[in-house]
Amino acid sequence: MISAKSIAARIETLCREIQAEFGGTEKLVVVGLLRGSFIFIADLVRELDLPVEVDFLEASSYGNSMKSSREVRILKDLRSGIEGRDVLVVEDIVDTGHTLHHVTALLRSRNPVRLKSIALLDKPTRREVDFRADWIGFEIPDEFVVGYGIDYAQRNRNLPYIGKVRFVDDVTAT
Ligand SMILES: O=P(O)(O)OC[C@H]1O[C@H](OP(=O)(O)OP(=O)(O)O)[C@H](O)[C@@H]1O
Ligand code: HPA
Repeated sequence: MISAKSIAARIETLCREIQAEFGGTEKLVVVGLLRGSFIFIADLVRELDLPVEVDFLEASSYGNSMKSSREVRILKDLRSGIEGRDVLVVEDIVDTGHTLHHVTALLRSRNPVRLKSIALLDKPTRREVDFRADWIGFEIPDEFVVGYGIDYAQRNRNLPYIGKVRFVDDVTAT
């Protein structure tokens, strides 16, 4: 669905926009939501010409299913406090919106100065709660996707591109 080359080009553009927003900040805390964002955050921070601190928070709501449980579980919290800091939350995909809605509300309650979010992919037609990331890489249709960090039942995270799942039983992606 989206090639590795298109992703890299889009990340360059997004980073210029993020730099314009956060230029001058002393040290931006870039928070990756595990596990799906691990490849996106790695490419993003290497392209960002800003002083950054990298931290991770693990949230899960899908388990091994294709359906959101709508219950976001925090499996691992941040190491550092974010009070008084500028924070960028990095997510792989916004689907129903439950995960980022829940996580950004939690982080906002810790009183950061600025809290922004970026998602590589957005499926706006699937939204169940009102949430929009500040930056989005690509809007995609209602297809279950894998690759570039995103899994189905813990498979296919290591594909260098975004593919859609063709068969549920035989998890292959195009
Ligand atoms: O907008 P939503 O409907 O909440 O869906 C988006 C979330 O679902 C996936 O996480 P998952 O729970 O599968 O965990 P993972 O990141 O470890 O794969 C994905 O990585 C997002 O975090
Ligand atoms: O399309 C998807 N693929 C994998 N995980 C997901 N979590 C929400 N949407 C998706």
